[in-house]
Amino acid sequence: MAEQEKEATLPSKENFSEWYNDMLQIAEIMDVRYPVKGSYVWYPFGFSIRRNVYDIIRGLLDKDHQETMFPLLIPENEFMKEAEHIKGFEEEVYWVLNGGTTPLDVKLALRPTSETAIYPMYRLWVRSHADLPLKLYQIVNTFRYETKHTRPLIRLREITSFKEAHTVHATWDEAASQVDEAIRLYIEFYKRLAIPVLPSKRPSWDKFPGADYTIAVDSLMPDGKTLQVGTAHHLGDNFAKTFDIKYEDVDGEQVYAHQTCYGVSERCIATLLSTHGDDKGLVLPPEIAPTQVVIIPIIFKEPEAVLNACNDVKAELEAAGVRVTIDDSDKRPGSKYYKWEMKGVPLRIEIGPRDLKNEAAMLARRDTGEKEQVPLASIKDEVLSRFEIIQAALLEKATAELNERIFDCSTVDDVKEKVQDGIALVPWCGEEKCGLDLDEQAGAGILGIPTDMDEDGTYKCPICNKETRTRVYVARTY
Ligand SMILES: Nc1ncnc2c1ncn2[C@@H]1O[C@H](COS(=O)(=O)NC(=O)[C@@H](N)CS)[C@@H](O)[C@H]1O
Ligand SMILES: [Zn+2]
Repeated sequence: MAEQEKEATLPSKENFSEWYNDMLQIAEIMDVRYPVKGSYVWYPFGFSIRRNVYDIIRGLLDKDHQETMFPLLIPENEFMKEAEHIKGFEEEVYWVLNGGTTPLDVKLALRPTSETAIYPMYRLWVRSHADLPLKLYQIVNTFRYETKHTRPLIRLREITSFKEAHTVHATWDEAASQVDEAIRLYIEFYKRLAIPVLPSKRPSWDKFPGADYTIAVDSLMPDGKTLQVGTAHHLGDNFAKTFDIKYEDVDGEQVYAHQTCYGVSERCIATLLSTHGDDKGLVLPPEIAPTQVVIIPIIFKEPEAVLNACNDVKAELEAAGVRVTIDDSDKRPGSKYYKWEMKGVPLRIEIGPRDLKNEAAMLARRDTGEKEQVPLASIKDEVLSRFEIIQAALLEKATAELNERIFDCSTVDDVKEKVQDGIALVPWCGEEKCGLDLDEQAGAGILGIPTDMDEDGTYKCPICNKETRTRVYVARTY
């Protein structure tokens, strides 16, 4: 990529929206200049972060799922089969009408999500209870004609990194357990990105079209708005009845299957970069950093000896599986620090003549800026142990920031004030009308009922004053 002529500086992260847009370009994550609204281009550096992040979720899914790939194009007759599902997507689905100059006899939908591509095949594949549970996933691009404000990594018309899992089970309860398993997997996935997420059961008016219920995980973005970064849906036997997915049970009866589906998109990258980044640019957890260590030779005399030492350290770290580079360009050290800090490299090693004399090197952490001299003899262990320290520190910091921005609220005015800064925990009687009134009066909607919180109090719904034992997360959302 063309080196930045002059060192572009980021605005303060206080001005999150501007920081986010500039970060994507300066840190070479996404080029937003592609001439189709809602479609963006991965720079290779951004794409290497995506590869490392998706390797983690593949590793978690591959324990008991299999990866595959279904066609992008869905014939109209299949897409239009599940009424509620269409209702949910009819304003968002893209259609292909022609092949070359020939009008197609059957319109083809670009998958907005793949239930209607996959389930006609599941009907052919699922015959007996011995075929269950069936757990497949794919990581593909999907297309949604979003009419709300599009945003790179956050709200796309072409979702480039849509991981969707689709499972088939013998009973409703087994599918319900799979939904819980999916949420546990997402919480673990985000923990590996050092991102704390809040699991909650979406209110009925906000569940996935065609689902019995939806559980989502939300993260908190620096501007106090939440981002839905994963969802898991219990589909009941709704789609099985529509697509005739049945299995022969042990008694030889034909039984409709029960299903789930659960997905994440490149929003996982959006929350990763936004949560940990700072005014100098990216701060990457070591496990997903394309470059984990950059070695900067400090050369003003004895260049040979310094460069030899740098190459020795690089070789030792590479042998330990560390992704390491030496920046021996002729730039001045300051502009090297700027570049690699912008790219979020977790650790910087500085080696100069004085270090050689002390048989030591300077180690600088990107997340805290802390610098420490360490003996060259133990540099590998010093680096590896700091990876774990950095990972824990990033998660601890993000978790503390989240927890201090969840506010117990009992009145609408309270909610209105607190959602400017984060998430309100609000009593709710369960009536949809109260939920929608709250949204209107407080300018923030019900995210859902926390699934990891034991409630033992009684409260009053702030709208109708009815007694209730339920509290919900309320927040401004992307
Ligand atoms: N326009 C979009 N841009 C980026 N990510 C999106 C967009 N729409 C949805 N997502 C992400 O994709 C996840 C799954 O999408 S979904 O509609 O909730 N669920 C499904 O499509 C189900 N078939 C499970 S894969 C959402 O939780 C959200 O994180
Ligand atoms: Zn109420």
